[in-house]
Amino acid sequence: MDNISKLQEALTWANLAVLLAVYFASLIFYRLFWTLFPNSPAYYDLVQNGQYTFKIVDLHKKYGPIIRISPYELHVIDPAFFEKLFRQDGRWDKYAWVYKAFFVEGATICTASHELHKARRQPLNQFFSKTKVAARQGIIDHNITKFCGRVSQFSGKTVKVRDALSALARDISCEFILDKTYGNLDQEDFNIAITKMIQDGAGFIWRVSKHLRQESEEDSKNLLSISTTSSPVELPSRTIVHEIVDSKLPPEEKKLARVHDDVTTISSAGFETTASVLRLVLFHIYNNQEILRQLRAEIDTVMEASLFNDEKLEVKKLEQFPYLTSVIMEGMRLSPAIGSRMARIAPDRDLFYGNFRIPAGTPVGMTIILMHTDETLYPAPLSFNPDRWMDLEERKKMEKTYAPFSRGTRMCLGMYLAWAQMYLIVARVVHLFDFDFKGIEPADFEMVSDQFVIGTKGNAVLNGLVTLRKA
Ligand code: HEM
Repeated sequence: MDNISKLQEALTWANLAVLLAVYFASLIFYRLFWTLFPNSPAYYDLVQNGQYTFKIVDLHKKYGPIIRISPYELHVIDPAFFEKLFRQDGRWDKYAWVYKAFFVEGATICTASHELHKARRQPLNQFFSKTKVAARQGIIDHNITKFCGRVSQFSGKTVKVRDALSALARDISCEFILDKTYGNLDQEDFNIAITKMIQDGAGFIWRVSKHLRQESEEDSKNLLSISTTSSPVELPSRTIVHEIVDSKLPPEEKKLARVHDDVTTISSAGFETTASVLRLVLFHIYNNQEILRQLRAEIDTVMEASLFNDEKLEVKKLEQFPYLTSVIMEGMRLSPAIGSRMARIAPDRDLFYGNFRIPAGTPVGMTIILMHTDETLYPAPLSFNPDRWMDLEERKKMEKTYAPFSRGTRMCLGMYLAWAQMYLIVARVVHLFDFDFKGIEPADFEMVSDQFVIGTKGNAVLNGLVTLRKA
């Protein structure tokens, strides 16, 4: 019997069924268990709770600046590659596998395709522009006033600054985006459940909590119906829902489910991102009397003028203070919101890293926090040192590889809103209050796990004795 006849004989339906059964059983085993075996990415991420980022660092030490970190994905640790990967020109997809895990496929932030993302983002750009943020600074101002009022009530006692700052960031974000406050600052415990849900809940910052989805679904529905039926005269302040409805996006992009995905993700992207930078910055300011002194020397005059002469405290005025700017930049260097690698895909062309050719369609990622704590760029990288930003020439050089808001087509949409909050909040808090953060250490703010956001040793707790500043 020749080989072909033997093969034909073996290819019975029964044999094929057995082969298929074995194939699917192995696949199920592989998907469920093999990936959890020690040394697999899922093992470090799931069993060891967000340790893969550190394993990637070890792998780079062993194998060089470009490595394969899964069967499908590459990682680069060389800062010089950053500006080649995070760009405005060219087509850049996101790695769909990562963002599908958030279960908000209609959200701009989770849109993998370059073209669809561009179409979805276009109507939102203007809403978050620097000019629009400046025009609506009142929203930030009156929420800070409320925050300061609440913190003053604790004078002489311990206040939970983590909780209060989270509530402030949430109230500003929701009011700016939906023209509605959810009153987190009014709540006795600053609605800490939401902060915890975002921090602990599977570690996903942009995993939108059920709470926010439910509350905002009704609002999205109302806004959608108002913006499609009312005359412009009757419209309340514009919200992102109005921007989407009035855009050139096709009708299916304006359906409630899609719009609501954007409402929830965009507002929640502004919660713990901004709050965690502010916590780190305020801790370091009050932990180092020299930083506090220099900051106050710089801002006190303008703060007095705004308090007593009714001069509006504008962000553009605060931006001119070099030390205040350096303090905020240093805060964002150490807390650039995301602790995970961010992969980009060039769908239509090969990329090159030195002599390595990266085939079109390959997800290749970099991790901003690793770049921001690279000791070849920042000596003593884990120490909070605003002075490293004070020399403008040096700053310019460092800005090439400084990217707390990422870069390129997927750069943070809320960047100007975040900057404005940070300037105004730091200036007002430092001018009004003294804090004693006894028992809290700089190491409490260091990254110890990748929770998509930065998981810190101290879990962002920032309890401190607050007093009103003596004149
Ligand atoms: C200090 C505060 C903030 C930091 C450090 C930060 C950082 C980032 C980073 C690194 C990304 C890129 C994420 C990725 O590639 O997947 C991003 C995207 C984004 N951020 Fe922020 N963010 C901050 C505040 C905000 C605020 C206040 C908002 C809005 C209220 C916001 C809304 C967004 C949105 C919508 C995206 C997705 C943009 C897109 O895919 O087109 N962020 N942010």
